[in-house]
Amino acid sequence: MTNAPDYGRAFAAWRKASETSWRDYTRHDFVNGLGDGTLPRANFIHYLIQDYVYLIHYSRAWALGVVKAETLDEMQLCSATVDALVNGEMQLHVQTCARDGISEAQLFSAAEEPENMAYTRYVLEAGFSGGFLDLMAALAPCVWGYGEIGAILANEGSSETYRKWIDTYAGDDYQTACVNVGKLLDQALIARLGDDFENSPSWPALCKKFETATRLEIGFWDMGMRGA
Ligand SMILES: Cc1ncc(C[n+]2csc(CCO)c2C)c(N)n1
Repeated sequence: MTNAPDYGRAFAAWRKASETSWRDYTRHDFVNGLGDGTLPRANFIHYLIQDYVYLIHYSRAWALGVVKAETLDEMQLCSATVDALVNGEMQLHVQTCARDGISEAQLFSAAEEPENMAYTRYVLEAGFSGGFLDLMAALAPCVWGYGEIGAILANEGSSETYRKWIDTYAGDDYQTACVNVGKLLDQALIARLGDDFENSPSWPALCKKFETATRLEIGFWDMGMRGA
């Protein structure tokens, strides 16, 4: 059993507040199938195509973070994340899918599955109708969950089949990004809710957004298991 990673106070508190959902997300059958190589390639490709569409809207939500930010540090993290997603992570999906004969045009025009749509539109809505913290609580399970999953699979994974995917998230660059998001969110919470932010009246609503986004991650894996 791998211990929880150390991504800061907000991560530890939100993770604990949604413990069962968090475990179902990070220990999902789809994740286990990546680790032991039993996930069928067709399911992986279906997931990657959907994930390309997911990343488009997820990037828009980080761009909304630039709008909702209240400090330059916050604007820098959000704008750097948009850049990393649009010019980095999405290209990785394009390359992997190209090896299976799927073009970028096909990716861009893929029909969006309901589970996918529900997740990103929920995150965007959390940002539109709320403040920076509401948006961040909905964005965070994606960032930290894949960090924890990468660490779990690097420790416990038994197959080389999906090694490149695992290494992306288990690697130092991505783990450092998770820590940096954690530091900024701790700062953002302290600045707005005070040092004792876990006891602020605003805290339960933030926990709820974090858990809802976590449940939507589970739905995304369920979609991946179901296949095209
Ligand atoms: C459904 C879904 N959830 C999470 C991720 C992981 N992810 C998306 S963007 C990004 C970088 C965050 O700053 C990471 C790790 C994914 N690809 N698809």
